[in-house]
Amino acid sequence: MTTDSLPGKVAVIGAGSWGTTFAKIAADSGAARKAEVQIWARRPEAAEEINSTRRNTRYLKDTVLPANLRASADAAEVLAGAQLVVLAVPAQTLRERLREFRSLFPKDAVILSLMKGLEVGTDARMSQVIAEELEWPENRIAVLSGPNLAMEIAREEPTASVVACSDLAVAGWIAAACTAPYFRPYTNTDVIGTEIGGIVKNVIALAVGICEGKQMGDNTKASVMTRGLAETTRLAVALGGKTETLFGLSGMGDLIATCSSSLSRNHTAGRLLAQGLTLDEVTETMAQTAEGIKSAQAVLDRATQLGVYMPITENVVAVLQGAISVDELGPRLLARELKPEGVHAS
Ligand SMILES: NC(=O)C1=CN([C@@H]2O[C@H](COP(=O)(O)OP(=O)(O)OC[C@H]3O[C@@H](n4cnc5c(N)ncnc54)[C@H](O)[C@@H]3O)[C@@H](O)[C@H]2O)C=CC1
Ligand SMILES: O=C(CO)COP(=O)(O)O
Repeated sequence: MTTDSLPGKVAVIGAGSWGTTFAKIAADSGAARKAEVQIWARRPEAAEEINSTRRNTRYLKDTVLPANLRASADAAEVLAGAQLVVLAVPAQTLRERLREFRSLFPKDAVILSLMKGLEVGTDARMSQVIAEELEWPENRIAVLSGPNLAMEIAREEPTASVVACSDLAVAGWIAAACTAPYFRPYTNTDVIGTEIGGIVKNVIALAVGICEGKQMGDNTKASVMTRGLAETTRLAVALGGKTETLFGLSGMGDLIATCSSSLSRNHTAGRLLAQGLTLDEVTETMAQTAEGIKSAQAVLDRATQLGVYMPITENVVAVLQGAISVDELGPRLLARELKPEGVHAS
């Protein structure tokens, strides 16, 4: 696989904020070589709006989409002939979508996951769900992750990201197919570390959002983020990921962006919980995917199986389950026994 033959057709499954924004990146990137990008929208009205107005107003109010980006609610049409298939649906819905579309995937396509969730019940990463459901070879499944708030990228604010694949040449091929003047993808081969960084930062962003909602200051938030990165790294390494990945764009980079931004849905969910909304009210108010809410329990289950200590995650889960109040989160974390700082100290 070389960058001499980049994909002539890219299919994007999921027309939410990130699916649509990534489709714009791929279309901008491929415009000069006349590449076509097609996006699958669950709602036919959304596809119709994209095709007739070049906008997806529900998710990206002010963005005009490129002319070489088309949409359809017909997955067969979107997937036909695609060399790169990009998946951007909520993590807990991925398996059912793959089962539905399985026979439509072009057999030699490369699959790229944009999703940052862990499947409830199996604790599987999205790349594992794809490999299982489609019986796809590992070296043709990649993930993209990093400090990538969709809204900022849709406005073409300069951003970096990481494409991870066990085959570095495949990661490089994808990176070349989605590089744009405002988007710079790096590559690595650590799929596990890259995915875990993106998954767990959502849980840490819930905790930071709670701190923010309780009017706590920057010291508190920086302390949660830093120790959050430590527990994320412990889990990633226990699963086979690399420490250095967690100190890169898909670990520290994404953690900083998500925990600092009011654009983040996970951060927003934490703030709303701190303001006294119930979990159901938070979900209803936001009407967008905050993966940390569902993934937190799966992260904790996986950590428990592996004997990895994740105190922030454990307490966020307790808040989400209603076992403790948002006011108890801080005191419970601070009352623990004192210990050396190291990332791998449990
Ligand atoms: N929005 C962002 O800034 C970023 C999001 N991500 C990740 O991308 C993934 C997708 O998130 P977003 O696009 O932001 O979510 P979103 O909430 O903006 O959109 C989700 C999309 O999935 C569709 N959908 C909902 N239920 C579905 C189902 N059962 N089957 C198929 N489609 C369904 C919705 O209609 C919508 O088009 C998540 O894992 C998220 O963590 C990653 C990086 C940035
Ligand atoms: O993953 C993201 C930024 O990199 C988006 O975060 P939220 O899902 O919290 O909005």
